[in-house]
Amino acid sequence: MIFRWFGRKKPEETAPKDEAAKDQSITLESATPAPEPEPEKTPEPSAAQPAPKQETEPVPELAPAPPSAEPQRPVPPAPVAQTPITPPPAAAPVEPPPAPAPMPEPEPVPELPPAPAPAPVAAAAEEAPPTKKGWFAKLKEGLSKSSSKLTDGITSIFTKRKLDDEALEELEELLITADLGPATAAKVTAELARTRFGKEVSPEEVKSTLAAEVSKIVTPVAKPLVLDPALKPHVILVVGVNGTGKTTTIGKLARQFKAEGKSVMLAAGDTFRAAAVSQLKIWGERTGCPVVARDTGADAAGLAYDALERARAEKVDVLLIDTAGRLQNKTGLMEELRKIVRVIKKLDETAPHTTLLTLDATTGQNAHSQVEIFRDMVNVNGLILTKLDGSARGGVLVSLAEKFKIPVHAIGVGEGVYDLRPFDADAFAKSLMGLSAD
Ligand SMILES: Nc1nc2c(ncn2[C@@H]2O[C@H](COP(=O)(O)OP(=O)(O)OP(=O)(O)O)[C@@H](O)[C@H]2O)c(=O)[nH]1
Repeated sequence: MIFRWFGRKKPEETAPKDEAAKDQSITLESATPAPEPEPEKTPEPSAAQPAPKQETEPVPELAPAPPSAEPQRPVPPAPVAQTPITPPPAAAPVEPPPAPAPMPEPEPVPELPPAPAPAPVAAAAEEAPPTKKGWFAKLKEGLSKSSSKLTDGITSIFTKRKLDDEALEELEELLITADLGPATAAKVTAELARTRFGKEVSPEEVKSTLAAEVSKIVTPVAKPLVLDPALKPHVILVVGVNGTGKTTTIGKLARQFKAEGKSVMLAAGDTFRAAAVSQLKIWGERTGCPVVARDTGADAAGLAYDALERARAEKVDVLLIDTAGRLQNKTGLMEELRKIVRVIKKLDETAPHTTLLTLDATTGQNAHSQVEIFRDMVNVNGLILTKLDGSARGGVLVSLAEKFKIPVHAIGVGEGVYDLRPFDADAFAKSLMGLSAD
């Protein structure tokens, strides 16, 4: 109930966005180009130039109060100086207070809506950090739509049946429809055939064998996002189709980095939509991170440059740059993203140090074309699969791992600030097959 309240969707934004994400591979080439904002004159900024109109949100003291009479949770102790993304520290399973709902989009007003009465807690403590056991339960529950499709199919194929060619064929088909992709499905069934062909196998045996195979495939990509402490800042460029969860993921990452004792700055590089800027500002408030933003229609590359310049001056540990993801105008998007990369390289030729692509797991195989598109535009070197909760197509992660071999740093299992977890290959494989943790 609390998570639902916390993650309340913005009716005017979320539905179209989700649809946009789902349709993207279709609309990519055919849709009429969206009107592009006239970029500001900032493409070639130099360190000597004063930054153009730049609005920086100072660290807010407090989160907006949730509209609830429930008591606020005190700030959980933050583990300091851990570099990889780690789950938050365990806490007593107390009912957490609800977090503030995302504000309705006041397009085109770029300002934050007035916050309700301030709450006596720090923003990052809005939700209870889940325990390790809680994480697995959440992942398993989140993947239940994906896993029930698979486990129901496996049960109907393998109840009192020998592993013959027909059964293998049915299994392969089932795995393909569960988004594991033909190559992965063939590989996994071949392995099962190698060890069990001609024998009577139970659905449980099939599930454990498949879980072990899936785990083998995804283990090489299960890599935590490691920050280089020598970089001030480590620049993370977050790219992806609209609605895939870029801004939300930035908010979640910001919370994690802050909890690790890092200083974090956010840059609202999706200057195309006022709603995107205000959404990032809300995350900045909630996580206590300054947000570098400009008015709608401003030049995104210029903004990224300013943000990096400021992050360097302030010796910030991590700079997370949000970007636009409107694929209706692929050429415009490509130019904008490349320009951002080009311009920030003027300050640090090794930046961006991480280019993260967010993929909405509910889009299934469309995620493949998104990887191809963004990999061609910018050098994507990390993936985050979002919305694995409630997706019936979580198997796509397996085929992505097999095909692209790009590290999957984390997965999104909800809209809450703690709902990003490091990608654990074994836990994922077991959850996908509906098996328990041990
Ligand atoms: N259930 C679920 N919802 C998520 C997750 N990540 C993001 N969302 C929701 O997905 C919707 C879109 O997320 P955004 O972060 O706005 O996506 P975006 O890519 O920044 O979209 P634009 O701002 O349009 O570019 C929001 O309603 C989020 O709350 C997740 O892991 N699980």
